[in-house]
Amino acid sequence: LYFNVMENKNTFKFVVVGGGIAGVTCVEQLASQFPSADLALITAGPHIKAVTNFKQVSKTLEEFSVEERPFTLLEEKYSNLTFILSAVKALDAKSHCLETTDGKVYGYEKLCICSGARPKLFTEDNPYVLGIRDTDSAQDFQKRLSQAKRIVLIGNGGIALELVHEVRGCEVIWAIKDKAIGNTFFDAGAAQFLIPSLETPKAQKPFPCKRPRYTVEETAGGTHGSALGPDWHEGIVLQGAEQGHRVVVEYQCEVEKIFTSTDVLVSEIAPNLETVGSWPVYIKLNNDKTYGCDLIVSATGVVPNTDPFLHGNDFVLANDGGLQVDEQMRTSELDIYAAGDVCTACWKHSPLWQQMRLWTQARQMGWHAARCMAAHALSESIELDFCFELFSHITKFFNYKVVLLGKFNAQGLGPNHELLVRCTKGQEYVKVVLSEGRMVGAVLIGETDLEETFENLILNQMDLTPYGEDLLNPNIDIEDYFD
Ligand SMILES: Cc1cc2nc3c(=O)[nH]c(=O)nc-3n(C[C@H](O)[C@H](O)[C@H](O)COP(=O)(O)OP(=O)(O)OC[C@H]3O[C@@H](n4cnc5c(N)ncnc54)[C@H](O)[C@@H]3O)c2cc1C
Ligand SMILES: NC(=O)C1=CN([C@@H]2O[C@H](COP(=O)(O)OP(=O)(O)OC[C@H]3O[C@@H](n4cnc5c(N)ncnc54)[C@H](OP(=O)(O)O)[C@@H]3O)[C@@H](O)[C@H]2O)C=CC1
Repeated sequence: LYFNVMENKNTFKFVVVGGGIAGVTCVEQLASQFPSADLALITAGPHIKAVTNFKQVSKTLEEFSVEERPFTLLEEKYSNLTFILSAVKALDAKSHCLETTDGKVYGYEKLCICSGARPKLFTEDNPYVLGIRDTDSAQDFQKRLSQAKRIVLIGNGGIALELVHEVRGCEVIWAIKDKAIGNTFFDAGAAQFLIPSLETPKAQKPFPCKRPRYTVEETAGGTHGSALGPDWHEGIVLQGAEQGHRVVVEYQCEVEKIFTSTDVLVSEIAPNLETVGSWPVYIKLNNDKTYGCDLIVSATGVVPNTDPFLHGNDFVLANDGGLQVDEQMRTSELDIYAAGDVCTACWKHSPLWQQMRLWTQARQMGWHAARCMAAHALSESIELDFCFELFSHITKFFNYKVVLLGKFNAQGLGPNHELLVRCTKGQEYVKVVLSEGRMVGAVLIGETDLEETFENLILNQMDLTPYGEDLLNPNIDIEDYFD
């Protein structure tokens, strides 16, 4: 019914939904390309994410800082941009209209959905289980951690890797499904290299590494904040109720049941548990171990925020729940694009690229989506950007610089590959993935200075068979070798 009140709606040439990296990059690109067109950014929180100090480190590797800023800065910068502080609650793709939670209706000629994702908790509606996504949830975690003596961490990806390293003054029971830590980023060899760091206090790490900065100007409000990112924990003290740092890793297990000390079944579920009654919550793993703890962190991935857009429309969703997009960032609905964590890249990928829901990819997709929207508005066509040729990611785990290139974990290669590894304990771990003599991926941990050379070798697909294991010989200056 609301969408019939067409005459009362504001119509914009371009509307972007979401004030995270993808949405802000997209709307800024559109605003500068069409300085006299009417544009709107609709977002649920008063703060937006701005990319600053952007640096192209090599052909595909990029570094930048991210600042959380009030939206007014964007409005001041672009006079053609209207900022709408509200959440979208419905979309009618046929009539090209959106409705926000404050009951207003906006029309668009072209729309880009950049509504991000939210934590995919392994169990819903349990007050002791929390996920970390935005400034609010990080602060909630910090507050509850300050009273905690023991937490249980579920999940083996980026957030879990960061938390086991950052949390102090609280025992961490880290329960993972896999044989080795960090399965989304590393193989077992790299995990072995990093394991000693689990017990090393942060301050004693030998190689402090530089990393993109993330700053928060002031507390963000709203219930759907943007995702945190690089160094989100720098400004937050992740300190438990006690001193010291202890991590216990429970390998190859999953959660079987969660119960509180008042549950009548406690003694049946965990008959040998000595501490029944002294913890607010208990977690039973399928390796027959039960731990009492103060809270449980579910760092078990994300689920794209698509709900408000689906009802009554014909979006095709990918298996991971993301809006399917083609190489022009178009969804299956006419004039609707999507970018960042909310979308799933469903074009035929370059053999050396894969999607991961990361800050860098959110920026690249937001930028590419804007260029596609602009080109289509002018009836032009555009090619897939070069950044989608090769997967590349710079980050930091356990205070080591980590660079991931191409098929860094031999993803999708089957048995048809070979690995070369060089490892110096406490200093560096270098792994190269070769397929038919060509380099197709690499993991570089530590200050290896190999990223640019390896990126070139991956991009030019040179036959490296003649070099054999010399490729990682520390006595050969590989940079000069391939210069
Ligand atoms: C703790 C943590 C650490 C991370 N660390 C890293 C890292 O080190 N490196 C890295 O590359 N990536 C990291 N990531 C991932 C990275 O932050 C995300 O991939 C990226 O920020 C996604 O950007 P986005 O713009 O797609 O979504 P988001 O940043 O989630 O932004 C979504 C926006 O949409 C708005 N929104 C949502 N629903 C609606 C609605 N219905 N109506 C209106 N607006 C809406 C939200 O308010 C928000 O502004 C981390 C993520 C987390 C949670
Ligand atoms: N430095 C960086 O680059 C960082 C990046 N991020 C990004 O932020 C986002 C959120 O991070 P995060 O939540 O860690 O997500 P990730 O996708 O990185 O990792 C999720 C982990 O949880 C596991 N998992 C999924 N479901 C269950 C379950 N039911 N029980 C037990 N384990 C489960 C997954 O295993 P499996 O893979 O087998 O399903 C995987 O190990 C990701 O996109 C991540 O890439 C976050 C922090 C740092």
